[in-house]
Amino acid sequence: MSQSIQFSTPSRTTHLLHLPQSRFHRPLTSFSFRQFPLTSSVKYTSIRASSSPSPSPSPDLDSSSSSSQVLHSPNGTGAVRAEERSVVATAVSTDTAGIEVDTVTEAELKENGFRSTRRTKLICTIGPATCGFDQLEALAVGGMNVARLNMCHGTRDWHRGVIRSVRRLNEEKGFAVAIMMDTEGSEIHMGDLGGESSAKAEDGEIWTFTVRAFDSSRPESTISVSYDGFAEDVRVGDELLVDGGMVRFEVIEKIGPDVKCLCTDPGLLLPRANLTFWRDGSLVRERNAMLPTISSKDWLDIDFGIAEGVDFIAVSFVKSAEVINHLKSYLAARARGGEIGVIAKIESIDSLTNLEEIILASDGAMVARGDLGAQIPLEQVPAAQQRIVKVCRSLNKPVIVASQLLESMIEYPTPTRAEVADVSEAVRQRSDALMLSGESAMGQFPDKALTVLRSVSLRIERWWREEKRYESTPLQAIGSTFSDKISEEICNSAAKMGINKNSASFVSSKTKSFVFFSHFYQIQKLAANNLGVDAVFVYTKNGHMASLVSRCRPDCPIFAFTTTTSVRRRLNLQWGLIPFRLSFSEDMESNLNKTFSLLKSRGMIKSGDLVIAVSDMLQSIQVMNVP
Ligand SMILES: Nc1ncnc2c1ncn2[C@@H]1O[C@H](COP(=O)(O)OP(=O)(O)O)[C@@H](O)[C@H]1O
Ligand SMILES: C=C(OP(=O)(O)O)C(=O)O
Ligand SMILES: [K+]
Ligand SMILES: [Mg+2]
Repeated sequence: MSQSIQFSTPSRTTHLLHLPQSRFHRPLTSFSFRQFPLTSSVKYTSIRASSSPSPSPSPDLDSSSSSSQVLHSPNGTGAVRAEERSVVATAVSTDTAGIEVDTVTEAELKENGFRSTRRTKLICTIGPATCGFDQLEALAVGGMNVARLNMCHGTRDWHRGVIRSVRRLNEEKGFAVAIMMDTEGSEIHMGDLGGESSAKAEDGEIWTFTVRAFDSSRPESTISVSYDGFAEDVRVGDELLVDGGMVRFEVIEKIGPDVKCLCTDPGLLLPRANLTFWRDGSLVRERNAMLPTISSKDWLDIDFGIAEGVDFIAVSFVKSAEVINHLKSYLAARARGGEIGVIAKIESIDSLTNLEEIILASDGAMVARGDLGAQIPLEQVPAAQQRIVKVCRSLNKPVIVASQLLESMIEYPTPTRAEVADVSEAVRQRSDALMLSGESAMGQFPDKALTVLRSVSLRIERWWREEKRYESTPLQAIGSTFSDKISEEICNSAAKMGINKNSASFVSSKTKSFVFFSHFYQIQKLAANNLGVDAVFVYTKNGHMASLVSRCRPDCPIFAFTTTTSVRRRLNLQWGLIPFRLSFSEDMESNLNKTFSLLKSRGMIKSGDLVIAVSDMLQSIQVMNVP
């Protein structure tokens, strides 16, 4: 038996189950509860054989499956242990039952149950250390949800190779690894060191920064600079920060295009590292204010990203919402067959000043602490991080905490305790995703670094649940239309019902009676009963409803069913979402039966599990035990 709350206009109460959301053009005036039997004889047949109506084919369906109804299981969760990897690597693409399965999540759900799935998503920057197919597969098996490509480095051909490998991995092994392209931006940076992987600057050395290009190898103690006006703009006495202060110089002399600098803080110079200069204790911003956020090279990279079908574009050094709106309309006109999410990188003073409007315009944000720490005093970075995470949560946008999370693991196999504490704090703030940069791009221990992110995330998330730490401040309402507001209330309620059983007064679904509510806010009273459900199922076409559930950070995992592979990949960035692709209809009863049958046959759920289902086609909440 299932119990459901449906939202409808009075005249339509008898057709609740088939009423699509698009019909809700009038204000809703009442709520009714309805009980319907779930098909009792669930057949463990292949999903291909299911008779429920399927929606019109999407241009984004995998070619291997577009003619059938296929469910992909997720990799939104944890990962398997190292010794299981070889099994995973060979077992994933078996398609005997007409379904494609990402064995990593499947194994984890079977082994540890719902509550142990990882909620915090993990992003790996791909570089020379991780660009091979096997290396990418090891990262996917290790829990990578999103692969990031930094367009500052590498050629387009190199990036194309990585994108295609990730796509192949998804197709062959059932993963849903999304691809995020990160623009270079037009900030000033060093050249590529003539092929060397790094150069060491020692204390007291004099180095030359120049706009001259080198024909052959790099002259000793010389660095090329990307910006022609460099020598004109700097002044003797300026402080030059490489990579946000990892190495520091003082400008001592200008000779034509060459600028002589004294190394005051020694360190490693990495290819194409960012350069900022400070004068009288503050950042020199005039120059950067003139530079376009998206350079002409970035636009060509964006065209490349559209052609290759990337899932997200992260925009470096965003200053205002205007550039985000511009890019979004550019993408809307050109990106066929699927949206590309635009992520605003918050890494400048301007982006902090205009934070709310930038985040509102974007599809997500990144706390890009590397450059942010070069633009504001380091001790202000943690507060900025907390603020950005909070604003994103409030506006329902996914947020990524990035840079130097496990910096020491570029060279060492174990992180510092301080790094573990930093990762824990980002998880505790309940950010959507954590990102590796150099650790995975060119470090010696990319897999180990990912393992650390994974295990720290799991541990802190468990601690959160065990300590029963619920947020006391309610989320602000964000919906503008009445229908949006209802979706929001439904998701808030569903999430509250997901609060851990052990701390909740559990109401048996057998004894619960059905009542007719005449007032919207009664829903909240039901929710306050804290049913302690095992999972929230959300059926969502464009992902919005899933993000609304994720925003509430419920105790239980969220199984997000969507019809296209591109939406499925994009959902993989968001906290707690385990994204599946599934062809479903507007008949929720049939959807649920199909989903139960499929997940049960894979051993991913079992009879008796308590599930809440919400959907954006039919604004409803259904509470039921898996038959
Ligand atoms: N595609 C790539 N090709 C070569 N090296 C890369 C690539 N991506 C990243 N790296 C290396 O990894 C380092 C860290 O990556 P990231 O933090 O993304 O770049 P940056 O240091 O420019 O901010 C880079 O400095 C660079 O040395
Ligand atoms: C993520 C960042 O950007 P990038 O690595 O592109 O400099 C950062 O500055 O923290
Ligand atoms: K970048
Ligand atoms: Mg940056």
